[in-house]
Amino acid sequence: MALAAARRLLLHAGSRLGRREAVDGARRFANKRVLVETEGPAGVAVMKLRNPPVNSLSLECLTEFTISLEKLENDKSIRGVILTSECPGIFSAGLDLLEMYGRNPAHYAEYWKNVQELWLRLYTSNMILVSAINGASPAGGCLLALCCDYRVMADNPKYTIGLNESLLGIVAPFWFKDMYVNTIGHREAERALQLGTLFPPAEALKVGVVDELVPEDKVHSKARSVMAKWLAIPDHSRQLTKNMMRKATADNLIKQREADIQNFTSFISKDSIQKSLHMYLEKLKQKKG
Ligand SMILES: CCCCCC/C=C/CC(=O)SCCNC(=O)CCNC(=O)[C@H](O)C(C)(C)COP(=O)(O)OP(=O)(O)OC[C@H]1O[C@@H](n2cnc3c(N)ncnc32)[C@H](O)[C@@H]1OP(=O)(O)O
Repeated sequence: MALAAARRLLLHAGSRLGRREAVDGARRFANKRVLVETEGPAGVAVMKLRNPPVNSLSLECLTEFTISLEKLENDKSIRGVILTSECPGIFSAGLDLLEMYGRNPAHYAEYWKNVQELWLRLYTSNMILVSAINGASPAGGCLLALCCDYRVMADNPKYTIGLNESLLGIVAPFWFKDMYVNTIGHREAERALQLGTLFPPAEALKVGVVDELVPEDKVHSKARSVMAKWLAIPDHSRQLTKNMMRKATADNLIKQREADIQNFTSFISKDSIQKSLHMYLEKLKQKKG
């Protein structure tokens, strides 16, 4: 209930801000954790995650992200979105572990519903989505990138990308897996999911997790030039083709959303899984020394 009210408020506040800043030509609207800048005639929006320190996808961040996407989908002048991060060195650390640890089942269910919602909206978007991956991108961060039509990644060996859930003692849900298989093929996905592989850029390119590597300072300009190429295709044929390619995967979740929520809630509530998450969080803390 509270979240629905927050959503209405955000939509309203966002549109007021959007109108005010349109006066300058380039329009922008911002929530606390997501900044969207649109650049007039080209019909392209740049969406920047800014939930420091690591752009973890907290419930608030997911909600703001979903609302921003919804607004862009409803704006018929926008044909493409470049998804990137404002946090230095991090694209997104993925789902917020603190939303999945030490909470109650109702919270887990609410959180997962919102994860599903963002995924469905991103994966089935009619807009052209290009990710400019300018930092580390584990698990849910990789998921965001995989939803895009094209992935440009900074060629910095410090950055890794992949679905590493098994390293946390958790299991990637079937729809994460389906999208991985669609992107890198069954054999590679099978191996990478079991090992929880976080690919450095060169390997990510080789296996097909990303489409292109560029020097860090060129990620944004490359994403723009890729976008220009995709914009040259008529929307209706591109959209129908995208829908044809993705519908079965999306429908697979749509037809069992409620069961998936229940499955997540009971899995994540288990003592053994909570213990694994606790240990992983401790490891992250200790890393700092
Ligand atoms: C059917 C059941 C299905 C269950 C499926 C559930 C699916 C889950 C998918 C996920 O996305 S799980 C999340 C996986 N994410 C990770 O494993 C990333 C963990 N983080 C890192 O590896 C590193 O933080 C980083 C992203 C590489 C950045 O490293 P850096 O050295 O720059 O920062 P840190 O010092 O490590 O972190 C700063 C601060 O942020 C906290 N933090 C990091 N990641 C998360 C996260 N995902 N959620 C919440 N908090 C996170 C970290 O603990 C530090 O906190 P502190 O309080 O400052 O110590």
